[in-house]
Amino acid sequence: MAAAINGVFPATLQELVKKSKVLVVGAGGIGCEVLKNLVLSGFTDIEIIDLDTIDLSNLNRQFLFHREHVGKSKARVAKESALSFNPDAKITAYHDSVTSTDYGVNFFKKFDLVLSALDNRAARNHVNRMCLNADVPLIESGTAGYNGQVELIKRGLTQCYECTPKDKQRSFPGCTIRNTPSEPIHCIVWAKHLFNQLFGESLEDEDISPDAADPDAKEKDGADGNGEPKDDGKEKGEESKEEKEAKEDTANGNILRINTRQWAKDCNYDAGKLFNKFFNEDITYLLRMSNLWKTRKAPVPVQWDTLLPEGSSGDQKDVAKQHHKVWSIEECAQVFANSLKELSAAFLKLEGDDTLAWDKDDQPAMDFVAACANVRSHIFDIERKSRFEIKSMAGNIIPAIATTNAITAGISVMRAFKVLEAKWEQCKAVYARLRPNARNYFLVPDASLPGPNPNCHVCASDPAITLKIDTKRMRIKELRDEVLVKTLNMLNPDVTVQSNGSILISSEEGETESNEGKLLSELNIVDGVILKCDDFFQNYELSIIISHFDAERDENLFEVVADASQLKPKDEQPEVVKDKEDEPKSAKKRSANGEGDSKDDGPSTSKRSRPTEVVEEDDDDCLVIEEDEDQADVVVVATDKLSVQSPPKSGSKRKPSEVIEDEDITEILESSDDEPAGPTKCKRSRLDDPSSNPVAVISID
Ligand SMILES: Nc1ncnc2c1ncn2[C@@H]1O[C@H](COP(=O)(O)OP(=O)(O)OP(=O)(O)O)[C@@H](O)[C@H]1O
Ligand SMILES: [Zn+2]
Repeated sequence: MAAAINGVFPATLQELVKKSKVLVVGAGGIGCEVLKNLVLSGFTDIEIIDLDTIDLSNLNRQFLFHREHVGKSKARVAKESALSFNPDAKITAYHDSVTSTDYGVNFFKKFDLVLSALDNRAARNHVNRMCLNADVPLIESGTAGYNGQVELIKRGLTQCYECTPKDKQRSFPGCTIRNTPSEPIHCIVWAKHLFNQLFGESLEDEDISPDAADPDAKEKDGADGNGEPKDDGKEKGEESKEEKEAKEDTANGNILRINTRQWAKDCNYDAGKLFNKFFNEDITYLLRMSNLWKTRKAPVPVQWDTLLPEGSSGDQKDVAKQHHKVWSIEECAQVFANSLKELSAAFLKLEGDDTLAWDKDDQPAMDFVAACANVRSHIFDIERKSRFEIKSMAGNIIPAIATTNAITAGISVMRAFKVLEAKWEQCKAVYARLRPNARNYFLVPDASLPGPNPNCHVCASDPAITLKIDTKRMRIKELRDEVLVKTLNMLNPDVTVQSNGSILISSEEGETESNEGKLLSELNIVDGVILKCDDFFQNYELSIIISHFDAERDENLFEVVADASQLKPKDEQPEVVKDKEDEPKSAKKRSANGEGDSKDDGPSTSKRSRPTEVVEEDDDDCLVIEEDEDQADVVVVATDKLSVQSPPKSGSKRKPSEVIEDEDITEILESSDDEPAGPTKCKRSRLDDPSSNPVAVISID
């Protein structure tokens, strides 16, 4: 099979492809496609890592998996299926988390290139840091519905994944939703899924019942690190027979879901019975998965009778109209009962297989989701929200689209070619979108290759952040768990106080245990103090400047100000710097293991084009911003403090020629500049002839 690519690529590229070693991180929707593309392009030395097992709901778009693979390791099955395209390829599969300490900087250094196809920010941040440390180019990709994006991250040359603060994430692993919510949005997503199970179009991915196959619920076993089956014949993290059975019960989920729907109907939509099932029995079941609660606060089931004892007034309909009030748990139960009544009546009137569609503007549907989300939040000790806030948060949960994944994975691998050829200028980020832009492009390359942000809290040479924190209410343990681990994605940090070198948090178990329960202020961590954090495994050092504030009662106790300059109005930020000569000499490069970087492809302080209107938030972390029809192309801007701005009226529009002058996707598809090559199967359209009004950059037939 590999021989079939002879002549397709120029000989030099083919040679580079053949001898390079690449790592694919994630074997899901994009990862499977990337792996297939790599193998079919002639890559023969590939490693792939994924922590998950195959779910029935993956099969509609992850084409390396089939029904008989459900419950098996994604990485291993992907490897086996991809080998059928080229049995001579050498593929190593790891069924493991890429954040495991088995995969340190030396592991990453083995590769010429890493392609990441992940679905969560924590893992992406980690891979970003490892690739920066190992100085291995990273091709980062993500999709959200019809939107996709691919970008190159290369130390000292481009922005890193963390150069721009990110907005809150919108997509969440299934087990977070079903088992371990920790934010209001997790409960809101769950509540929408519950609506669909009872009244809506029931989707396979939207199970709300406890997930018995949650990898976190399993005992950790030793890492074999090589993806080979363990002695017990069960690969690390792979499911036991019982787990598989439990999961199959769930996976054959239609039955379960239809039963739930049917059961609710058979109960005559009795509010008390339904409430107790979802908020008491299911939670009690979750509590039995004791591993989940070793490091998390356990949920506390609630009982209908204690909230709305029989005979209590159940018709305070006005509660639901209080959109800005955070309802009490009793009020939530009340709204639950009332909205259930209305929805079930509407549902029972439907004919045949018709279902209700959830709509945030439909009053009982929105009431139901707000009430259920808040009851679940209460159970998991998560902040409850007002109906108004929930409505704004309950925006679209974007479905994964196989075609977008395939296009995105295709671009990733085309970018891989350019990386191997060291044609960095041709590695600009690319955005896939549903509708063609003003120039009729579906695939839009970025105008420039933005250089590292010199204030980045990860890739700058002396990264620092300001931490606004209520030092009188925050404890050391929360500083470690909530700020350093959860928010800043460190794995096992050591923290010292800069002024006197005293150790506040140690990565050695037990060493600073006595500090954990203390408030920051008790240990003199007050306004102006600088903490030095060091995550040995990530080779990541960060200074944290403490800025005390008195948090209001329901306010978050901390806020990370990753890069204060990012928070300035966008118009004050520097323009795109295209000419390397203009790059600030002071811009810093991150060095792996403390070594300097002697390459001269220095950074710039560029930023991407200006947004006008936010159209959709990428559930894979990017924020796709749509330009005015006659403005510059799609850009991706992610910021903690997103302020959406109108584009400047004039002066900063890109000239059309800027978009198409150098490389773009079409060029990638085309044959080499100087070497003969065989035909490709891709359709091409020339972009350099504006009169031809190019249609799609790639036609998707
Ligand atoms: N820390 C990690 N280490 C290794 N693989 C990871 C890690 N985090 C996420 N992944 C994998 O990245 C892949 C992302 O793929 P994708 O977005 O298609 O997710 P999915 O779980 O297959 O689908 P969906 O989330 O839509 O149900 C998943 O297979 C997931 O297991
Ligand atoms: Zn950075």
